Amino acid sequence: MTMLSLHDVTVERRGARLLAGVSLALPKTGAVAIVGPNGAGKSTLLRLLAGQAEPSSGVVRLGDTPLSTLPTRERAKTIGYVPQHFAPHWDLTVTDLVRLGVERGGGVPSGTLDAVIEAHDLVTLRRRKWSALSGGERARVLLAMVLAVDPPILLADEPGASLDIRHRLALVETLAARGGDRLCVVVMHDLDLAFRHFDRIVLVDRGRIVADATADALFEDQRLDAAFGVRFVRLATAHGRLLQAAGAPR
Ligand SMILES: Nc1ncnc2c1ncn2[C@@H]1O[C@H](COP(=O)(O)OP(=O)(O)OP(=O)(O)O)[C@@H](O)[C@H]1O
Repeated sequence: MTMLSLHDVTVERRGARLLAGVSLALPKTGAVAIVGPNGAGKSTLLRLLAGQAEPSSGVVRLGDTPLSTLPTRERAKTIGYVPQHFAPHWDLTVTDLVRLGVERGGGVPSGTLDAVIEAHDLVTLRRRKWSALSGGERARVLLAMVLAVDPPILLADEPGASLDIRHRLALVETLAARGGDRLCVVVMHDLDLAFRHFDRIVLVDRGRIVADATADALFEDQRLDAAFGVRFVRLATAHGRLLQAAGAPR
């Protein structure tokens, strides 16, 4: 059953076409990675799915309901969105920010505040203010704020970008596992992690979805090389498959 969908969506801003006639159907469960080069339109696509941006034409639906007609509170309960850039209005502590996440989400907290803080490895930071956190620590707090209410849909825009390797791996594993019983859509630049952990890969290039397939099917697909403008050497290792960018496409 389709949970969240885009129907022939175009986005234009200041005369530029950011997305051109994009359609996408996302089921109730699954882990989906959105990949593509810089400026391809990935964040724009995710913002549309989150109801944070309006299409110039076309429609975004949650089930059968156009997302634009859904009350904000209802949308916040259903869709957790982790943006690429975020700055709180006030310089709150980690505990207060996670509490804010629970209140904003309006849903049932996934545990006590303490449990959420512990689950996200934030115990030592709980009294620290936002301004005193590193980029990676902020990213972890942001995710905790959104996951504090355990939404059925999670949309995350490059949540692992500023994380060290241990936290990034843990995060990607957590997000991919969410796809087992929820919908989890993640914009990712780390192709190896995307192909290793996600069921489905959506490849965006110049405002269009140019491929949408299982990780297995897309791994060998030359459209990857074309979109990124490189020639990938495909390596099979004991821990999964790796893509090594080896130069210009042939
Ligand atoms: N408000 C806007 N007005 C004009 N152009 C915009 C606006 N917002 C984004 N763009 C442009 O739209 C294109 C798509 O942007 P988007 O942020 O969706 O790309 P992306 O694939 O997420 O890129 P990245 O990997 O660099 O984060 C970019 O060329 C960007 O400069």
